Amino acid sequence: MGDFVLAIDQGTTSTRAIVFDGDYRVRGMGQQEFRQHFPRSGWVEHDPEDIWRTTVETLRFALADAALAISDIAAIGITNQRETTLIWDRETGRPIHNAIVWQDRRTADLCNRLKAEGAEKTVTEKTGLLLDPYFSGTKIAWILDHVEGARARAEQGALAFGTVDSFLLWRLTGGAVHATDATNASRTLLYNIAAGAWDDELLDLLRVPRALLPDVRDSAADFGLTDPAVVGAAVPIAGIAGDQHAATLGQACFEPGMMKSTYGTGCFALLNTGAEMVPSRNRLLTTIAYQLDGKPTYALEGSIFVAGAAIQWLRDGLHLIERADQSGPLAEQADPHQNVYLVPAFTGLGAPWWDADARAALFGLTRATGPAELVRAALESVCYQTCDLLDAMKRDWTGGSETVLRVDGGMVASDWTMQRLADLLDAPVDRPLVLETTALGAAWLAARQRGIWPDKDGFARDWRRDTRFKPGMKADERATKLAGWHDAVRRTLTH
Ligand SMILES: Nc1ncnc2c1ncn2[C@@H]1O[C@H](COP(=O)(O)OP(=O)(O)O)[C@@H](O)[C@H]1O
Ligand SMILES: O=P(O)(O)OC[C@H](O)CO
Repeated sequence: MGDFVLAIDQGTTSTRAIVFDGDYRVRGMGQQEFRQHFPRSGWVEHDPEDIWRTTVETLRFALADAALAISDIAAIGITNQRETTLIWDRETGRPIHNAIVWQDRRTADLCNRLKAEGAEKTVTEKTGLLLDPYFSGTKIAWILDHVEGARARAEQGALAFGTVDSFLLWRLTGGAVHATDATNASRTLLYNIAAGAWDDELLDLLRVPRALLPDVRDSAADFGLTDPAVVGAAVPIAGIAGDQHAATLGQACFEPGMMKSTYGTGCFALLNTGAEMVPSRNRLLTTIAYQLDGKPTYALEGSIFVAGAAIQWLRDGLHLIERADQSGPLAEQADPHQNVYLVPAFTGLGAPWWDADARAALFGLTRATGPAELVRAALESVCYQTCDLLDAMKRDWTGGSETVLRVDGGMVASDWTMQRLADLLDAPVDRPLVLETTALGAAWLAARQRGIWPDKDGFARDWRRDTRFKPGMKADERATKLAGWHDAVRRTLTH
């Protein structure tokens, strides 16, 4: 075995596998998009076999790209789209329903009913989350209630629940291991993040039988060996974390006060709050950033559903651009005297507003408004939403320290957007050299567990910045722009 580490990054729209060498360099990569299923308005599903097929294929592509064999891989780390829910038959390994994706809103009524019964306080105190369809718990209940015979079979122990990490682990180990890590467990609505255990009161509330649940381990742990019949060799799987948590690790945000924000389809900002579990008074989430050596490190999280998706809308919906990378140069040409705002509530608004019924709106249009102003409004909407998250974080967490935001994800390729982000935040924005931070975080967990890569301090020292975007906007201009944004949001909210 060499000291190469393989990370599987199973995301919402594509699956990636990346081979890293001992210097954290990407030596090979495979990526495949897969089909999104929208059976009804507000429903989003994935075929579990697509998730599995693209995982195995991208793993092979990454090895071929690196000119390596599976036996050269010392450890595997898994990172995944979070909350997406699968239930499968323990005997056959076959899922009993399509995966219900995190974006799916079908359990909104159940969440509203539970809220009306006053359940949200207990749920938030124990899980750090909100009663929103985003999380796994109500999706599990939905499958058990809608697939014939599922509830009885779940109670008999014949079925297994897992987020995507668990499902992949089960398949990669040939059905030998049913486990997850604390970060993924912390997104289910069933896991008590203070006690570090599945919670009977929550299981009763959501009517989920305990026999369904995986074993919860540290993020860096022994998760078993791959089945040679599946991937060609027995390789240790030694790290698992939800993708936003893995990005926090890949960005080496180990100290309280450090934060990262990932700009893909959506945007997810995590602020490390250390051993302290900080409850949010501003509708952020409290979550487990990562768990090492039996000790959870907590984070405050702000989740925004639309970031890069707004750029996709400019491209595919409005045809204002042909490629995402044309957006920054076009925004640069926008008329500075026009105050056009886009509130991108295409699927409602996430943190800190949590308004599922709000829909997107444009404000400030005049006859002079053209593509450049609309594109600028879309890019700026991502920055404004980040400002709202960071503002909520500052009010929730008084741990002090100067704000520096480490950024990653597809959108950070846009220099214009990153500069505007620094200007509107009035804080430096750091873009790292290795942009594959999510995969790097998963690889680090596995490599640390196997003693191949350095522990936290050494890894943090090795983190390299590519560019620092320094704030340069005048205070009164920033205040005026932010006031215009908040006015636009107020006019968009439904409650
Ligand atoms: N140069 C760019 N400027 C603005 N947006 C970009 C640019 N490059 C990519 N994007 C956006 O980034 C997103 C892709 O990021 P990625 O991290 O691959 O997303 P995900 O993992 O959620 O699929 C797309 O929504 C795309 O519109
Ligand atoms: O797969 P991504 O990158 O869109 O991330 C999805 C998040 O984990 C959902 O909570």
